[in-house]
Amino acid sequence: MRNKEKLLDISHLKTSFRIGDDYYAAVDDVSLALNKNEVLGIVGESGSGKSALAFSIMGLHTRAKIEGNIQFKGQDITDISPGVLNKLRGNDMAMIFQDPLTALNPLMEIGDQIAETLILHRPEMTQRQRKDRVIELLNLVGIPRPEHVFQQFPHELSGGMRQRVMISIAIANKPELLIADEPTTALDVTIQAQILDLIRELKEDMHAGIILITHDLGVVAEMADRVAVMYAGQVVEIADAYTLFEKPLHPYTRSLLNSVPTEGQDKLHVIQGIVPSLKNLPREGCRFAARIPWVDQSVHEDRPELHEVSPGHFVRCTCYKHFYFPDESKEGQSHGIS
Ligand SMILES: Nc1ncnc2c1ncn2[C@@H]1O[C@H](COP(=O)(O)OP(=O)(O)OP(=O)(O)O)[C@@H](O)[C@H]1O
Repeated sequence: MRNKEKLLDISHLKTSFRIGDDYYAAVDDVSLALNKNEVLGIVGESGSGKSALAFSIMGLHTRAKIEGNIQFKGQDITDISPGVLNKLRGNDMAMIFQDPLTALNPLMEIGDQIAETLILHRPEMTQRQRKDRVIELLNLVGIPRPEHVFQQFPHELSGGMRQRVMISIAIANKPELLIADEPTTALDVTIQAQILDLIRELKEDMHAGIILITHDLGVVAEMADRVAVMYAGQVVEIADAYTLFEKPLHPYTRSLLNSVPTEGQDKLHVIQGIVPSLKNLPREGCRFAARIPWVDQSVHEDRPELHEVSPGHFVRCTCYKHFYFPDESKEGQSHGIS
């Protein structure tokens, strides 16, 4: 890594949503850091808190309770005025959302939507300069005939083209931090690869720090320098990408990796069950314990901590030392993972 300068430093972040009379944490005591020129992959099943984490960083939760600290270039952004946050957002930090159709304004021409962020953050630009920059951005994200697309509406473009437009808005002001939340989920495989290439180029060109949220382990393997695995609102394992894929330790990480088909493997291990709903998340002990019931319950920590098992490789709970995949022929169908 060329530049190890810390861009983002999240410590003990807790994001809670109100359900009925109580607050429930969707992100629960998460501490993470991101350097410049680094891609941090965040993986986990649906409901594990990935988007809630991303929205917390961007300050996009309007009604959530946010506790803990998010330092962006040394400044705590959980505690700044909406005006200052608005200046940062779209300028120093930007986000690419999962679904460009809901993120784009259906009634506004593409060119005007991209120009909007320039008007907001680069008011000194003349109209001519803005138009030139929009065309330049459309070119940069590989949109053919940018002059024509400038005047089109979102519904006139394909999903891949809309995602490129979203990316051009996100990078318009050369953000130092880019959060991409499932940026390719809605796209077919060829377009996916093109969008990922584009994100990789952005890292190279702008030396941005990128948080890439996905449930696609293939995408993470291809893109990420480091990977954090989230389960039930917590980081359960974090390591550099090579270590995470070669020496996964947490039972959840191992189960996730085992559910990916590999050449020559005739049987997949599939994690049974789902991440419980927010209200029903286990808050005591190891949150993954219920999904590996064949492992002796006494091996879980009462208050699972992240342990640094090798430099930069952290695993939550000591149960990983005792985890094994049940042998289906001996253990039958009653086990959680087969
Ligand atoms: N605004 C909200 N109010 C109440 N609960 C919420 C809110 N936003 C998210 N949640 C809940 O918080 C938990 C984490 O949701 P989140 O969207 O962060 O998960 P995720 O890992 O990003 O999932 P996905 O991959 O499906 O986007 C879920 O149980 C979700 O239902």
